[in-house]
Amino acid sequence: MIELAGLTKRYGLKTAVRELTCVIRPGQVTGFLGPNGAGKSTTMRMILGLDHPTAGRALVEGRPYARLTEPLTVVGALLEARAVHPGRTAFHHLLCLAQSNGIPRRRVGQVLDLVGLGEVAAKRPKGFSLGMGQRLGIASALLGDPRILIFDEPVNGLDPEGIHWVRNLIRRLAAEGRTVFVSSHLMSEMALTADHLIVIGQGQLLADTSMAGFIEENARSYTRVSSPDRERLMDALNSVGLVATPATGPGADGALDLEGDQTVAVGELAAERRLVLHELCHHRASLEEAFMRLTRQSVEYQAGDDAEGRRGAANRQGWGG
Ligand SMILES: Nc1ncnc2c1ncn2[C@@H]1O[C@H](COP(=O)(O)OP(=O)(O)OP(=O)(O)O)[C@@H](O)[C@H]1O
Repeated sequence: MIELAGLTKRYGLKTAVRELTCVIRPGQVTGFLGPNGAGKSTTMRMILGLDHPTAGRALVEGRPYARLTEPLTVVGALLEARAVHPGRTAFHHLLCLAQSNGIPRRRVGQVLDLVGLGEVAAKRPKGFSLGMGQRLGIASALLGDPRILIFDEPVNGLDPEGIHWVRNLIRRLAAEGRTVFVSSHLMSEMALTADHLIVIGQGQLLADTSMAGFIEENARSYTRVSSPDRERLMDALNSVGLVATPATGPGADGALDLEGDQTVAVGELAAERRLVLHELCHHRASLEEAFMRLTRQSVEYQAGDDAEGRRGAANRQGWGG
């Protein structure tokens, strides 16, 4: 378990993390989301004792990181720019880490095989691709078989096979009962990986909720239906109190939209009234839509064109703007 209580970090006048209080629980994957500069890396660095909080505290398994005698056996971490000694081979890099944490030598070979780097164990990481470097970082995190794992952008630079592998690994680590805390800007990937979300914006907590709850609260889902006999469909929907509005945006093509999932009600009504339907589908709100909506106010760096596009999309979704 990771506990953050009133965690705050100021760099001069800039408050990077502001009174962050939350618990990251074992047995599930907790995603850590926030726009660029929101304070995710700073928070992770404070959990790992690499930065000192200005106020508040971060505890891992009930203790500050600095009080752990063999930290790699409690917390394993992959941070964005991990330093690797240029003169050491992958094997020796891991062996040095192992020896400083009372981890047996045989574990080094095990984790290299686990991450798929067994064949390049004798090579120096400076020649590694971005993806191989990420795998070596993950091997370091797993070295001490820790109860807590922290991954900052773990799929950065990985190819589709590598992304798939990391996703399965992360899910498996959580299923084993470990605490897994992972940040990523790839919303589609996060949607497939995380059970729970902690979202921050400008250093402050914006949401601490389940993945499903987050999407439900922050994005709209709707049912789209179209028929060659649009007027009769509209009348039929109105007659049973189903509110439909003309669909807008690309691909709308004379279709009607209803709030939420009404596919069963609309399908049964169409069958009963002998109405031909050309389309009937439930559009599930995506994590990306929910995230953009929630964090719109707290984006630190926003490109002009994109912001316009996003406002347009928000208007089309009836979010205002
Ligand atoms: N050493 C530092 N000195 C001054 N300001 C810093 C320092 N480290 C981070 N910051 C600032 O603190 C804020 C939070 O940065 P942080 O890197 O934690 O955000 P992040 O959410 O990880 O961003 P990204 O998604 O871009 O990696 C930013 O405004 C950043 O410029």
